[in-house]
Amino acid sequence: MNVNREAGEGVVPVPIYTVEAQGLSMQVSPRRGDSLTILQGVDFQAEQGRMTGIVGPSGSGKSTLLYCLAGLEKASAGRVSLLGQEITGMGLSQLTRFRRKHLGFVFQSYNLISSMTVEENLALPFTLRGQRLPRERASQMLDYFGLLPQRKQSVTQLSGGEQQRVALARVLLSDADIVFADEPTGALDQEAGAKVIEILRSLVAGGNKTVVLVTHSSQVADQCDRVVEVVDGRIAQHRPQGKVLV
Ligand SMILES: Nc1ncnc2c1ncn2[C@@H]1O[C@H](COP(=O)(O)OP(=O)(O)OP(=O)(O)O)[C@@H](O)[C@H]1O
Repeated sequence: MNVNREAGEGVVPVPIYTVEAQGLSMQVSPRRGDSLTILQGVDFQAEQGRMTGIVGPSGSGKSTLLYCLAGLEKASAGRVSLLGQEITGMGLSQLTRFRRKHLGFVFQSYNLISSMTVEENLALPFTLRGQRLPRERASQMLDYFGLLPQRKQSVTQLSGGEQQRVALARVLLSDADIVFADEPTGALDQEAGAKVIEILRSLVAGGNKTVVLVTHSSQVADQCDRVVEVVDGRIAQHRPQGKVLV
């Protein structure tokens, strides 16, 4: 959130939209001659310093929307801009570089490399950028997440909640500007899920980061600053604070 100081008008907050999409559509052909429309003309915005939730019935297109916004899937039509840069026109290598530099992902499947240790998984975003893992910050992060004793263990030896915390620690450590999360609490018990949301909330509280997440959980939606509902591939409604309709 920026502030605009105009004479006589006091301080007017100006939202910075770090995620913007216009007219996103997605058609796939599951079988030859068949066409399935997953998204239809979706306009979407997410603001810096805010956590935006995407909710809706199963199969409504939430994950597809998230993947298109994150540049992991290419929409059939429409435009996506992240941090003011249009990613829809980027070539694959430019998009990959952009993703590595600016984006973080937290998926239900944890997105960890199972053949690697906890520490090696943390180092991955740095290795991909040609950098070294900042060891002291990594240790502090692992300590914060209660994972220091497991740092040399393979991630396959950890519980679901611990793996999700490794994925979160990696995103926080990599200092991503925008974090996309698909059902980040889906596989966790209530306590572990609450901790994950607390961490994502603390991330946006600094004001510079943006979180966009997909969730089925009304408790998680209530923790979002804004909630967007997707029904049958279209935006059905936007709700600030998960409560009031606009
Ligand atoms: N590549 C694909 N080919 C065929 N069908 C697909 C493809 N991707 C998604 N779908 C279908 O599109 C619909 C929307 O999928 P999506 O995963 O975006 O929904 P969702 O709202 O996230 O669902 P859920 O809440 O159950 O995870 C589903 O019916 C899914 O089976």
